[in-house]
Amino acid sequence: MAESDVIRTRRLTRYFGHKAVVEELDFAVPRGQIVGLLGLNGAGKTTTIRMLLGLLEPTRGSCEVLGVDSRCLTPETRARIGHTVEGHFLYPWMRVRECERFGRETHPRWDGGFFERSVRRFGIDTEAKVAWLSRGQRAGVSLASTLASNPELLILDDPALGLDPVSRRALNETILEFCQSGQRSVLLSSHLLDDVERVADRVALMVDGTMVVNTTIDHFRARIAAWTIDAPDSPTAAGNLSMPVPIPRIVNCRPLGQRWQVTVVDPDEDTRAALSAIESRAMEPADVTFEDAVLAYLSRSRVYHSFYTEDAS
Ligand SMILES: Nc1ncnc2c1ncn2[C@@H]1O[C@H](COP(=O)(O)OP(=O)(O)OP(=O)(O)O)[C@@H](O)[C@H]1O
Repeated sequence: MAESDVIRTRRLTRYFGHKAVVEELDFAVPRGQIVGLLGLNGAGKTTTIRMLLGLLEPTRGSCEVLGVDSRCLTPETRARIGHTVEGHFLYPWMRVRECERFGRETHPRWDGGFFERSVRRFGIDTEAKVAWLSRGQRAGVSLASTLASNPELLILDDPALGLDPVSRRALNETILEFCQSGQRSVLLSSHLLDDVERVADRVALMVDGTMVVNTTIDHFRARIAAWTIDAPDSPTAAGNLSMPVPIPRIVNCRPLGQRWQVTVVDPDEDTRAALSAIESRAMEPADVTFEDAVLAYLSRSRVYHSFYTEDAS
């Protein structure tokens, strides 16, 4: 584990029955970085997070958090990790301001100012009782409590679930304020690609229990290219565009109206030669957004694994 890594997994594997849900996962979260963990439902994100937090035993391999094996996290190390995996327990009879006082009394490094700014962003009345709050507002108080306890590492599993757009913005702003010093790190599992693009430094993309991308957001975006192709095959026909030769480095080929869109990673001369061998009346470069790039991977027909660069900066 590099000294600068706050999370490091080594060949981390978890089976449920005969099924490998997380397989040979080698990945790291560098200190001071926000890493967006993306993947389809069932990709293995929560299972990975539960192993990191020592809530689930790996079948094989290992993981370390803040330099300690997750199977033997001490209360002292746990106090340095904030997480929302199983929700933050809130007493329903407390008023929000009493939650703040309770946090101050039970957490030695409590930051009351941070708590108050965060709940204000979520538009929560500090005189309200927890029992009166909506689910989204409770999530806001829970997040404010987790972050105000001043952890070095924050692990958030789908924190935006059920939040309205204004609360989602509050969530993003709260995470960014939390990371302002550059010393804190976040692993943020989410399905909201816009939000991840907005707040994260890096993207880690899981497909079927393996990590297929682990790099910076800018690097990820820069290396994906796409073309639309006006080809003889009708895009409405079932199946893929028939290709005279395999296209090296392709991640996705899908119909787009009356055309096809082909997405590749790190296109080279061989890629271009293969594309030009398609009997096409017109082939044009297409803009690729972060969302396009992620979706190309998640709905891919083939995966080119070159993004898996542990030490890419
Ligand atoms: N306790 C369990 N017993 C059996 N199978 C499980 C268990 N926990 C998770 N799984 C299976 O492991 C797979 C991965 O689940 P996991 O919750 O890690 O996915 P995820 O990427 O977090 O998905 P989502 O985005 O829907 O939250 C799923 O197929 C799930 O059904």
